Amino acid sequence: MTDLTSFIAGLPKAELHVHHVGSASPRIVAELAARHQGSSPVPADPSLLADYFEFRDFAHFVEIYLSVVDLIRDDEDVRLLTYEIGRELGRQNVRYAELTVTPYSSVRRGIPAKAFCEAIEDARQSAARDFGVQLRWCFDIPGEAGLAAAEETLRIALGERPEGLVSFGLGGPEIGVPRPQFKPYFDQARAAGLHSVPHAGETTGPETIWDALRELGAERIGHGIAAAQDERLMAHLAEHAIPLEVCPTSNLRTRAVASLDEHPLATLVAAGVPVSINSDDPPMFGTSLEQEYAAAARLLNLDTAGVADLARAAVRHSFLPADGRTALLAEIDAYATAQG
Ligand SMILES: O=c1[nH]cnc2c1ncn2[C@@H]1O[C@H](CO)[C@@H](O)[C@H]1O
Repeated sequence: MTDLTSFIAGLPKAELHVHHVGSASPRIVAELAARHQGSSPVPADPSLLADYFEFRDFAHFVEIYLSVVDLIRDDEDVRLLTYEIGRELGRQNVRYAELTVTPYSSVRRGIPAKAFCEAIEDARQSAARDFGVQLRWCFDIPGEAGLAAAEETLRIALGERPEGLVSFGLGGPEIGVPRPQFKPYFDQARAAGLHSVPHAGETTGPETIWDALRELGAERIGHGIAAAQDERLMAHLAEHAIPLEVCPTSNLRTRAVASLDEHPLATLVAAGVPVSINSDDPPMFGTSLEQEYAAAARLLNLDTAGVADLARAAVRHSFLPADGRTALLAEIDAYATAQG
């Protein structure tokens, strides 16, 4: 019987909650920082990034996150970043990933929407060809930028409509950023066939998740860990099969939870809430999807069969068409059987 770490490494996986800029590797971040001759607070020495990616609280995390966004100045940076993310996902045997991309933040920094979308699409096709990784996009509104960002994100999503775009989200801080104001934008995105996947219940309580469900038509919830504080909400999520995209180490590193042992993942699973396991911003949190699977296995006391079920859940919660899901589920079954 293979040990859990190597089982997870070889297991075909899907990732549903992982951010574009948040996935920039230390090498790429340092390379981009070096291009800007010290005009950025971001260290150009990869070995200094671990200290730079220490967050006092969520607001500080967003501040650091945006300092990395500032490094992405043109569509070549976007192409490089996205292709290298595909390489890293392929290295971890991630076959399919829905990457959360924030076009507003780059367009506002001078990259034309058309060039931005062409760059991510080029990289998506190259990653499929070179690494066997299927990438899809969630375009999210950076919540701290408010309705102007919502307007622009919707305009880009519907105006450019890159082939890989499958969903529409809302990221950034929740405190001071009530969800209901974004209803008109989510209504239009959903009417255009995009799936609704806002963040909610990461840094605020269950009421933000209720808002995301009732006002934004959420089909999945980014994080959603605050649901564990509301039995009725957990029962609702279980009954209506509304999955949470859980990112354990992210919640620890942004101080959303005090320690991994206090993470509510086990409470959510015990209540029958559908969950997938994700890395969110892996290099910034010093983690990887593989390490998140290992953390979930520890929190849920899973063996290899249980870990294979985590991968199956992510596929089932994904926006892959039925044939794509069937194929990936079959790959997982074949792998789990072979490792028996
Ligand atoms: O864990 C997270 N929660 C919320 N937003 C996040 C997270 N990780 C990355 N972002 C990103 O932070 C930016 C804020 O402008 C957004 O681009 C959002 O996608």
